[in-house]
Amino acid sequence: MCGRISRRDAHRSAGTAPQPGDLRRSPRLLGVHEALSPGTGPDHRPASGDAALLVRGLVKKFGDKTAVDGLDLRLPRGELLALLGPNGAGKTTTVEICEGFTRPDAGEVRVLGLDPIADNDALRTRIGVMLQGGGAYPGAKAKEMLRLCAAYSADPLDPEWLMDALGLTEVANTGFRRLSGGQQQRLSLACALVGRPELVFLDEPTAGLDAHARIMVWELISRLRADGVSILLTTHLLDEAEELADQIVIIDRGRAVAAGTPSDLVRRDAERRLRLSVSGVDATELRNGLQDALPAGYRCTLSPTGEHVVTGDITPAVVSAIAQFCADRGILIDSLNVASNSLQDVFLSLTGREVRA
Ligand SMILES: Nc1ncnc2c1ncn2[C@@H]1O[C@H](COP(=O)(O)OP(=O)(O)OP(=O)(O)O)[C@@H](O)[C@H]1O
Repeated sequence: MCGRISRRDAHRSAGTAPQPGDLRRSPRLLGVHEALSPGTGPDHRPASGDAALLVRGLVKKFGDKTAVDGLDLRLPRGELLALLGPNGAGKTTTVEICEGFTRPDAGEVRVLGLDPIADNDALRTRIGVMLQGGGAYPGAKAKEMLRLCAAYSADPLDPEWLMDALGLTEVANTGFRRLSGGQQQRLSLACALVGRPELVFLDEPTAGLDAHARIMVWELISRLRADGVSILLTTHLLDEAEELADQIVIIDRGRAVAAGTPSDLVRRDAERRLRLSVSGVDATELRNGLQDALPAGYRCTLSPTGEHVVTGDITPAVVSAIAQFCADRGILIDSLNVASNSLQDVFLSLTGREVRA
């Protein structure tokens, strides 16, 4: 990933304020800082050490349901914080409060040092929000919609460059409602970014995208991140969080259950796991049999996907004993694999639930 560069440095090295349109003549991954750095507009960055987003003791209730239950978050300037959580964990509610769309019941939220509701006017041009359903312009053509969004900014990105970066050039003249779900999703992302925001809220930005489109979006998010834009992202994709995030907060039932860098989270539980897949046997019976046969200190559990997962000190002797146990009972092993903890394992052990597939 490219090193950080300040706006001032980027301008000085270019000799003049860079023009996003120049990027159309540049290799795809070069000139990123210049393309995404704001031009000559006022620099709103507070003193170093200030967070782009601070959330303290956030609570939001819907009737009897507590959607967010005392959540604390801190997003340092220029970093990407990923909120990971199972369905209904409170991710979208948290993001909507930070965007100023929903009023919290308790707690404090500071977005670029301001209150997202009271200071909404001041924040509008400084933050990027992905609106669903085309926002205010559902009837407009894709390029018109992006130009309308760009018109709110004193120094927008070149809409044509952005459409190209997100693979939307071919549908520039197509109405929003006629775009595919994935194209609408990418256009919403383009609208959130075209004003060169300092802080972007991305609520599941790649949900429903195919692999190719997802990579395009990841690439653009990495460019933003490298340019010093602060990003709060929610996702149910563990690989997305692992790939993009500086910090991950895992939330469940409205509370943070773990936080750290992707590697910190995986290191929380350094033990190895053996995963065993078999077919044509009673899974619970096999689990109980393996548990009885394993020495003290080992645990055999059934994962939600039907795998047998053995935790403990996984030595060659243990692997061999498990294979022999199956062979003695005429059980054919479909797959047997030993690996260190993954983010998926951490997520499962903390929330007891799979993230949405
Ligand atoms: N307007 C609302 N009225 C009532 N309940 C709501 C409302 N919005 C959210 N909830 C409830 O609050 C809880 C948190 O919802 P939220 O959408 O924030 O979760 P999420 O983590 O974004 O879930 P998902 O990954 O499924 O989008 C859920 O139980 C949801 O049903």
